[in-house]
Amino acid sequence: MTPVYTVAQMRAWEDAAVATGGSYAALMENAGARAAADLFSRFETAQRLLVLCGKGNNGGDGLVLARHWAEAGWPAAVCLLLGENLSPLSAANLANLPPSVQQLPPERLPESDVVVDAVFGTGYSGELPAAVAALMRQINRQSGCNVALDMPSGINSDHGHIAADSFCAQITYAFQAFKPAHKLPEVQAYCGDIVCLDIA
Ligand SMILES: NC(=O)C1=CN([C@@H]2O[C@H](COP(=O)(O)OP(=O)(O)OC[C@H]3O[C@@H](n4cnc5c(N)ncnc54)[C@H](O)[C@@H]3O)[C@@H](O)[C@H]2O)[C@@H](O)CC1
Ligand SMILES: [K+]
Repeated sequence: MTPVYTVAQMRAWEDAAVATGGSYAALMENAGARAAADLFSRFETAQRLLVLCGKGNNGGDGLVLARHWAEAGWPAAVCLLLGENLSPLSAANLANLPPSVQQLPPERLPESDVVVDAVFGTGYSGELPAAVAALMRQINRQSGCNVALDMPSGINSDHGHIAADSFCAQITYAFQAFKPAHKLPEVQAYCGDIVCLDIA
């Protein structure tokens, strides 16, 4: 059975995976690559991807996903919603993006078939910054396929507080384990299908 891990338990699992020969970079690679692979299996033709990234490692997962999308020859764009001061692992994945991936400012986002929310994951708590909330409000009204990595941005992974204008997904990829919030019916309404991906 898929386990349910709090944020602290998830960090302990990651640390143990690294202590036994893994690396944080490999965990991030697996998260983004396996989310991309699941998405590829859902579509028969190329889809236009937009990845919204924050500054933390959730954004790094999104950058890995964008790289795999572009390497498959499908169009991909990324937007660094909270600036370019990224976590070291995310910065490495930004530097690794192929030139075909467009990097766009939030005020110039293209029409897309699939929008991936990689703004906040397990490191999030509180309320959404006003600019993020405004963008989520706009995206939640659009008709494309909305995908959240680990947790829809705006939702606290441990206790499930739902901030105003939280991202509303059709698919949420939970990494390695469900988080307590995934089990709450009011949060499930924001997650859509919750698919747990092994990232070891
Ligand atoms: N740690 C690891 O090795 C791995 C982490 N993974 C991914 O990393 C995520 C966790 O990454 P992080 O711990 O970097 O956290 P996040 O990427 O969820 O976000 C952390 C950032 O958001 C900021 N923040 C939090 N609440 C905020 C608020 N209300 N308003 C504005 N800023 C806010 C924090 O100050 C921090 O800069 C997971 O959900 C998962 O997607 C995966 O890549 C697998 C490996
Ligand atoms: K997210």
